[in-house]
Amino acid sequence: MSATDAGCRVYLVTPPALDPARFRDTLAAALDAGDVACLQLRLKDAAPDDVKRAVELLMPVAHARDVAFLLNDDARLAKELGCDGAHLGQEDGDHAAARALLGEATLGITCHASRHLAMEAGELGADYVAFGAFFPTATKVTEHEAGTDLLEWWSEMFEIPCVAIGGITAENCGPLVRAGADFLAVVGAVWNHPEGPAAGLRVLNAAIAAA
Ligand SMILES: Cc1ncc(COP(=O)(O)OP(=O)(O)O)c(N)n1
Ligand SMILES: Cc1ncsc1CCOP(=O)(O)O
Ligand SMILES: [Mg+2]
Repeated sequence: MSATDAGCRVYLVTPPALDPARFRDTLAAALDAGDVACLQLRLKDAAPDDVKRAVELLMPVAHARDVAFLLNDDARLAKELGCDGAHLGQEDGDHAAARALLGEATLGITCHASRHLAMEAGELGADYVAFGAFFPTATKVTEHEAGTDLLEWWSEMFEIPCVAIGGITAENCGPLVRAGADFLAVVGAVWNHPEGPAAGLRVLNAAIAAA
């Protein structure tokens, strides 16, 4: 999951619900359509055995395409299953313990729209900080609204990459890229694109390149 030398890149998050055996081909076709730095498996409320099966089926698809594979919410399971890292929210356990457990693996932390949370995450060794939501989203109920000033401030002050999330599309992403986002994390822009995920990724890549 390399960031700044390649400019802003796509951070793809899985759809909220999926059947891994069926989704495998959908994922492969989407990843083959363009540039993705990282895939986050985000299956809220799935049982650990179901998450495990999804990791076993989907991580090889990502790795075959040089895409890092992160697990949402659970650093211990990420470590146990050999994922490239974990994404943790503010309610997802002890971040310092997760940092120690993950070792060299990637740790990303949700910081909502808070400079304070982002500096805390940076101090404890997060590999990236995530800000959002930048736009209204149908994927998750959100309580925080982030603005481009946060991305400008963070990228001027710190080397640690920042991720923008929340309602991001090809049409609205330009200001985020220009403000310094290292990654744009998306669900709907790819999986719900009217012309399909491959088209969704292609137009998002093109919009980032044009920003
Ligand atoms: C890249 C990225 N940023 C933020 C989130 C949100 O994480 P969290 O606040 O823990 O909420 P849930 O995803 O667990 O609903 C994320 N998953 N990925
Ligand atoms: C997981 C998450 N955290 C903040 S907004 C969001 C959902 C992002 O999905 P979309 O790209 O469809 O708005
Ligand atoms: Mg979480």
